[in-house]
Amino acid sequence: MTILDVSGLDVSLSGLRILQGVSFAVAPTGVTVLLGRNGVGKTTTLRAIVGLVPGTGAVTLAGERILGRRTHEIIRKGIGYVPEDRCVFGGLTVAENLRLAERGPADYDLVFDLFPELKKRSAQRAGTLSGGQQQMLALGRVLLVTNRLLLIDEPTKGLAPKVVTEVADALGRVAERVPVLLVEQNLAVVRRLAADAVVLAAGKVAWQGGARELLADAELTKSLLGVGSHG
Ligand SMILES: Nc1ncnc2c1ncn2[C@@H]1O[C@H](COP(=O)(O)OP(=O)(O)OP(=O)(O)O)[C@@H](O)[C@H]1O
Repeated sequence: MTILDVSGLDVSLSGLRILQGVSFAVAPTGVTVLLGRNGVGKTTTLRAIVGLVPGTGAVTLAGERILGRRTHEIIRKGIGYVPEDRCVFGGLTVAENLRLAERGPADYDLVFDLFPELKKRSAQRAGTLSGGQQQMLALGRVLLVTNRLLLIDEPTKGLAPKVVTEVADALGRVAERVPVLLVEQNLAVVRRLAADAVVLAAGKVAWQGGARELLADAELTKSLLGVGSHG
């Protein structure tokens, strides 16, 4: 059983074929990681799933076709998207950022239980939060409402090592509740969180299987990602 199926996904941008028949599935629990060198199309894959860039092929959420629908419709079907730049409203407070994310009943207890810092900093302007705190806010926003799947793009990018650990802890707890398709370059975080891995290369799926299996094979990891799995 899967929660998301991507089949033969093609995306062209500015006349370039960025995704070339990408096919993979996301398990209904835990973390599936989407890996690949810079520029292979990881972000584009997430953006196509939520309809922010046009694509052809098929994408289904719990069996229902979503490709070709408008972004707000796709989001309402239960996909929470946390883009790479986090997109918090810097001029608004933490509480206001959360309120904007409300869509039906909002589970503030869950969000403040996972991220007590957000409660403490409710009145603080989001633009003055640290990078890690902004990431917690971006995660808090998608957890406020019931989602069937989260798409999270490079949540640890640019964060200090200690904060990377905090965000990874938070993601681990998040993934106990809702399946996650995660783009993540930090292999220590991948090793810790991901059960399944999908590796893109030049707009195609180059490898898929167990994340542990991939990371245990230093040569394979190096050939696919250009980095050592222990580095
Ligand atoms: N709007 C666009 N117009 C033209 N090319 C684009 C556009 N958006 C992305 N691209 C190109 O598509 C390719 C894939 O980009 P994408 O951001 O999906 O890669 P990525 O795997 O997420 O990379 P990174 O790990 O560096 O974030 C890149 O070559 C990028 O330059």
